[in-house]
Amino acid sequence: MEFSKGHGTENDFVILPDPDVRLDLAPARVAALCDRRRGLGADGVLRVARTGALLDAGVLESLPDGAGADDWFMDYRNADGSIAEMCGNGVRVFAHYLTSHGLETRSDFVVGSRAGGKPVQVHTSGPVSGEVTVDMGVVHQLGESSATLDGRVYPGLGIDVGNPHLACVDAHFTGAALAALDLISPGFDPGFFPHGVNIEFLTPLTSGSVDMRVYERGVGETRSCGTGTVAAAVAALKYDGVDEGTVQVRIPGGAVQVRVEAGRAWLRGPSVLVATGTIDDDWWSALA
Ligand SMILES: N[C@@H](CCC[C@H](N)C(=O)O)C(=O)O
Repeated sequence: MEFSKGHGTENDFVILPDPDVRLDLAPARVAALCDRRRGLGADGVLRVARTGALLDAGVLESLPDGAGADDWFMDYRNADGSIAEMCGNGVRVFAHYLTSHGLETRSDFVVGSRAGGKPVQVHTSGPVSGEVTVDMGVVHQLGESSATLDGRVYPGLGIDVGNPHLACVDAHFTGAALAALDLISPGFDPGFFPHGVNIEFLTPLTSGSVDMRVYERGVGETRSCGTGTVAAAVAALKYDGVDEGTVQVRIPGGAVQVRVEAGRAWLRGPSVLVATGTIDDDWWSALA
């Protein structure tokens, strides 16, 4: 069973090409694969198949808005095996993988996700490094909520980028204060976020940039979260009293650019393909 490994600003993924949708991605299997001691290790899994093939196999129930049966679909799973609607870093890595492996010859195409079709523009696609912009679509502001961490309450803005986020801007944060945070299991209001939430902690905007850390639903702390950077950019702009602009979001794994305009967002950033290899069939089968 073939795999590739890649990351977008150090948010890392095992990529599983599965054109005929033969793989059973049971949560226990995904969790073992993503485990950094038992398996290959990753924040998530990206299954590569066409949308129509996933529909025929019963993995998807209906065509997502904005995606056709012939479009590639990023079937994303979190490291704990749960399914999430969308992954911004994942879409960049997915588009880079498709183009660098010759599965897609266009530089502008649509990647399907459970949050709808996401148009991508592949700026560069080498065997190792790529650069991709993702049209993340409409960003919905859900209102105010708060996170708790280490006995403190952090007010934040609920944001839906296809998946749920709580972006907490705090005037007391500097890059150094953020780096010193003990980011373990922040609390949130389950009434506000009944399906769980990804939580971002960030500085206010300074010269067009923010620093951010993230605790992801279904994973834990990651070194970057693409949808989280979009939520952070929207929250930082709102904190400054504006609703449009371009923000550089610095995360522990690097930096990305987010453009927010007319209620929509575009995410631009790097992708790195690290390895390809073979997963032992006996190991995989024994996990069922
Ligand atoms: N790392 C991703 C987001 C992955 C999904 C998230 N953990 C969730 O459960 O919603 C990104 O780059 O956006």
